[in-house]
Amino acid sequence: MNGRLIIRTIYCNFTRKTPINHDVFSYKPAFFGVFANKLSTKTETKFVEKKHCNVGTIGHVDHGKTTLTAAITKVLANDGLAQFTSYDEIDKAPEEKARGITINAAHVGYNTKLRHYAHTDCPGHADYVRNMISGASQMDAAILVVAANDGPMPQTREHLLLAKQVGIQYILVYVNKADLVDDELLELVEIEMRELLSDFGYDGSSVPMVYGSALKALNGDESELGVPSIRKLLDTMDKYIPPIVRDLQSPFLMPIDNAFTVPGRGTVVVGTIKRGIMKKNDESDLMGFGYNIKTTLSDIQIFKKSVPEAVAGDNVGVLLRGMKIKAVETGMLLCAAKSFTLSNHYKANIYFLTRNEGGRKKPVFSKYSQQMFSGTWNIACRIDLDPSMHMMMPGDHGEVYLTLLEGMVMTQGQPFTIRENNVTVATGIITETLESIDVPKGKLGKVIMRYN
Ligand SMILES: Nc1nc2c(ncn2[C@@H]2O[C@H](COP(=O)(O)OP(=O)(O)OP(=O)(O)O)[C@@H](O)[C@H]2O)c(=O)[nH]1
Ligand SMILES: [Mg+2]
Repeated sequence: MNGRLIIRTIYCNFTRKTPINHDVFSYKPAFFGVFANKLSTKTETKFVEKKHCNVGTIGHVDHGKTTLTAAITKVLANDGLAQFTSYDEIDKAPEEKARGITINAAHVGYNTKLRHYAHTDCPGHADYVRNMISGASQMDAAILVVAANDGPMPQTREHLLLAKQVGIQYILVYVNKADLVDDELLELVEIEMRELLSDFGYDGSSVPMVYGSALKALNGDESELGVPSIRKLLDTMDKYIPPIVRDLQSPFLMPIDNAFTVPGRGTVVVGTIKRGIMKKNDESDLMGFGYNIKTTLSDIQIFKKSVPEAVAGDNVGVLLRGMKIKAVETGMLLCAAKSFTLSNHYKANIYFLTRNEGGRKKPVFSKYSQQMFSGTWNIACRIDLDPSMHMMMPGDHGEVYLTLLEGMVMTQGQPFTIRENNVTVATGIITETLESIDVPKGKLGKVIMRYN
């Protein structure tokens, strides 16, 4: 317990130094929901509410995310509001079964009396953080699962940091495995979690916390920690997450999560629309990894049904005219024609995590090359320090130049993380888009910077 308390103190420090995240992809503040109509007349910006909400489970490995997901569907199935999806159907890949862990993010849908939820169950294992990022980038709100017998662990923290980065505004905590501990420990876990949430920029004092045992609930146990804890969680989700208000005015934008070929028809890309409205036959650009491919939206499908248009928040499959499957990569953006430009060169504000925060031990010098993660994509990236700086120590923050292996779409305020050997070592935001820079023979080490 002492170790955890020490780490917590260090994290308090970390928040103060971390640059504020302004996620360009994040949704409008909650109060917009209430005043949407009034504001729309004044600002001529239209916001439309939907009773659909994208949620999911995040948190440290083995803390019970998949068990909770299965339990939610089971409890609601008994009320006729969902189809029961068993634990084995969620973790269905042979490797997941063999290792007893989640590797791929899995999707289930369910209804409460008030809403329809699309739920993404994310992996907790450190090796599959990129699948977690991709899953979390679709969520409006996340259920952070923490096992009461463990308390917050490394991926509890990392997932919170990443949740903030991908723009999740609302977090609820399900303190799982409450069957294994006494009340005193539960209280301690709650205190630790509230402090951790505040450290990462959430309002720790008001985040709802539900205690329970997902396993008991899945087994149909009607005692307080069993089925009633799931009902309480769902009730809390309905009440705590305000109606999700989406930007329907800006040109549409959708990060690609997946792509497949429909024989005889062509390439279909899958994702959640972040903003705007896409209409059948719209001209659009598929952008990223150095490519800007012009295409047309031949067909749009929601839950396998063709629709004339789809709006921000919808999870869609889009048939792209004349597109080869080989040209599509997860993380590319499908956007309204000519709404963005590609660049591989950016100015950014960065913070290097300290050793105690899971970061590096050693300082960073110019030409530092690692994998960069933003939204649903990742790419090799070189970091060059401001010419006035010789090096940056873990714990330092400052302005840097980023050079990506290929051109991507990034905008001012867009957050990113840098990972080294599967560990998040830095976090930052884009401050300026610069003119693309030549990467000779695809080797970042050979880039000649203009500023030195
Ligand atoms: N005692 C107890 N065990 C639980 C509870 N919930 C889950 N478990 C067990 O904890 C183990 C891990 O559960 P999972 O649901 O696979 O955990 P996870 O968070 O999805 O794990 P990853 O997806 O691999 O990160 C399993 O053996 C579960 O049966 C609980 O409430 N009480
Ligand atoms: Mg799991």
